[in-house]
Amino acid sequence: MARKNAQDGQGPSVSAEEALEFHAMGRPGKLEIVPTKPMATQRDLSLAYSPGVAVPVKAIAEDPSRAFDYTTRGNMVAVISNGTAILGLGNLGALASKPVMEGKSVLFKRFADVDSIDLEVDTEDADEFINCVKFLGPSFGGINLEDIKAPECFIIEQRLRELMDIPVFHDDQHGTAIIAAAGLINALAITGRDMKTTRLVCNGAGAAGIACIELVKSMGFAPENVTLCDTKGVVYQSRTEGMNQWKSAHAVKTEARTLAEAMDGADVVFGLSARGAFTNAMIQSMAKNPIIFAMANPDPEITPEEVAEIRTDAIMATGRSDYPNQVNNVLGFPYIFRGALDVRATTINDAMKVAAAQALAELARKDVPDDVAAAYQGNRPKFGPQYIIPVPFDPRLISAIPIAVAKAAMETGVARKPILDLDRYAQELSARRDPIASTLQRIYDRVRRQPKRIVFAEGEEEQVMRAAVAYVNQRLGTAILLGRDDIIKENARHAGIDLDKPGLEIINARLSRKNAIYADFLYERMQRKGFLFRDCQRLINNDRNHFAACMVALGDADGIVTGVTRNYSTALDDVRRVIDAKPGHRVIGVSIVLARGRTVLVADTAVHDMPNADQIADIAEEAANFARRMGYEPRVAMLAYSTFGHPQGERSERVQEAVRILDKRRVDFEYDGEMAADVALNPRVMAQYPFCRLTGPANVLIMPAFHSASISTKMLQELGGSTVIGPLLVGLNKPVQIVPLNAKDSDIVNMAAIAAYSAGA
Ligand SMILES: NC(=O)C1=CN([C@@H]2O[C@H](COP(=O)(O)OP(=O)(O)OC[C@H]3O[C@@H](n4cnc5c(N)ncnc54)[C@H](OP(=O)(O)O)[C@@H]3O)[C@@H](O)[C@H]2O)C=CC1
Ligand SMILES: CC(=O)C(=O)O
Ligand SMILES: [Mg+2]
Repeated sequence: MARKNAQDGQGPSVSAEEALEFHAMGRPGKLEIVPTKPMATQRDLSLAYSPGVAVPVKAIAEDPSRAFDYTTRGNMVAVISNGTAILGLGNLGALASKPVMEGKSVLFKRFADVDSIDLEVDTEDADEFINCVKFLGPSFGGINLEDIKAPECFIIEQRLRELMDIPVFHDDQHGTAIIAAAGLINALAITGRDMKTTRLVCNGAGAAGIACIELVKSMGFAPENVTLCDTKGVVYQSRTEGMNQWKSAHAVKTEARTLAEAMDGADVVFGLSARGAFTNAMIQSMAKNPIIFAMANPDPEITPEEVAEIRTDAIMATGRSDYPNQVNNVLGFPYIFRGALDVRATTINDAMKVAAAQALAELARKDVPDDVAAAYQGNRPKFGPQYIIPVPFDPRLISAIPIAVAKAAMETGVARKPILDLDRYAQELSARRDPIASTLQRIYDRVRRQPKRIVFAEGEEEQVMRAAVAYVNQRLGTAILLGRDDIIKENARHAGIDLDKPGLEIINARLSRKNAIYADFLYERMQRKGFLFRDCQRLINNDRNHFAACMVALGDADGIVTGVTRNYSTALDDVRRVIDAKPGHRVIGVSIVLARGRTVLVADTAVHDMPNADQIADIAEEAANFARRMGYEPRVAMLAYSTFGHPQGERSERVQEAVRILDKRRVDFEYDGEMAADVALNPRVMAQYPFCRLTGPANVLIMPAFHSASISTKMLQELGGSTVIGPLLVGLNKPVQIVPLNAKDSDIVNMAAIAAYSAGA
């Protein structure tokens, strides 16, 4: 859906304040370097460093290709800029470009598991820049040049391609051209146009503009049908002002002198220039069913809303993620380098670029399967004007694009290490996907379609206010901050948080008109549990968890997030006075653990201290259901310290009994046990038990007791570098999430989104 463009150049889903806070939180910036080998003992040191390191040194000196076996080179790309054309913001210098370059590095990792480091080179002189980069070749498997302005970028890339034996790829040129070409192929098909007769205008004759028109001409556009414009207007033959050899190569014979004149009657317009460059009149003057790619970042040449006001027949794309049809090079560079690195390509040639464009265009035409639909905000997209290109979160990209690129590299003889088994390669590629990010993305997208009212019970806390603001800014629904009005406002002012926005409410429990109703409700539930009316009234007036839980129980809000100031079990006790388990369900805690690119759910991490066999079986059922709701097909391992009866012990017997109970219940998911954690998670160890009923490594781990659940997840988080989300409360009749004490704002907003998600349709 089209969204309103924000005044300040930020997208509507994030404020300037949030963007700064995001970059500053924790360790400043977006990257860190993590060793891949242990460095714990004298032996490790001897192997990793002197004397052991001398052995790979000599091996590489003898045969340079061994560097791919013994160093990071084969999976490492440098993102290099001098900051002369940062997005569409212009020449702001090398240092200012660093957030963008770090961002590109992170996207390499996130989308294609390519390790990447940003390098900002502080010179505008092309020779100096080339001289600096050319010596860096041995460190990297590829060089991604970024945000270097034209025309220097053409000289720089050309020279470095000649000088280096690894792929050198200026993303703003070729990445953009590839994605724009993919979108264009599909837009032409939808509007029934033939490339040979289609008239295209490209506004912006820089890195991106020139590369785009070169690619569309190589695909079949007639040169006389392609008009290039820049700040001086049309690039026509014999023009002298503001020209260079790259523009001259595309100068056309025409009477048109201005962009407005060029766009009159045009079929397609590419905007690779700057914010607001297209006027309503220009768009109005285009041909029927115009194709408008306004790709300037962060703000397009014209917004989809503006176009929608004047034309209903346009196919519209922008470079932004908050509109349909995001034509952005993020769809290309991670996957193109993935494919190139995997065959150790010496270069990224035209065949590889065209293969990537075609693979992208084809992907958008394919039916979207169930497990992918979630990446599309739950609206299963259908090939058409609102969907000409996949979204960056489409999980099929990681297998579809690198394969196409790798194949093209092999066919054109630039692959130093051809891939023999492409099916296996496809599986390896899918395994590189970071599953948790997709899970959270799916949750956020679903909530965005069905926004919910969430009570942030500890509304006076700074990180809770920030989370509430983020919740609203991300269009997840209404955020209610519980607390004293004056204190919330004072704390917000002090912390520089702007709470004045639609969708953010403050409720002071003590002054609420609902107090009497909530106190009656609580008294009704607690009168036979030793509570006087006065006690209930006090809890409603003074305790925000009780008040918040009543709001949700009585339909005044959809979910709660709490826990920042109170320990978990106390917060849970507060809430349980008001909210019961779902009929027929057991309340449990499930933690989502992301470790080394795989996701496992661990239960019960919050509620049952020492469950009996029946309770363990219930926990397994709840956790398996939860796994399905999160989009995983559960393979449940019932964990113990023993495996299938050895060694014997009372604690393992309870787990064995739980397995027998599940057998009797004839549950519809895979489970087995009792087994130790390594059997559950490591296929080689599991293979020693050929009768084990799990068809693969477990993705749901049922712990024999709370202490083992809690200890293992916390150890994974602290020592194993795993990301742990939760424990999430599962099985309550209303959505409640309790965050750990002192949780960060990002954790709180994730939990709020999960509460909203559980609130369902
Ligand atoms: N969606 C995406 O994936 C991508 C989008 N882009 C966007 O494309 C734009 C250009 O980037 P890039 O090519 O790297 O930058 P360059 O600096 O290399 O080129 C900029 C070009 O735009 C022209 N230009 C600037 N402002 C205007 C204007 N108001 N009207 C007409 N022409 C104008 C300049 O004209 P002149 O030559 O006269 O100075 C120049 O030709 C940026 O906004 C960037 O964000 C870039 C890469 C990827
Ligand atoms: C997306 C991108 O690379 C740019 O706007 O420069
Ligand atoms: Mg760029």
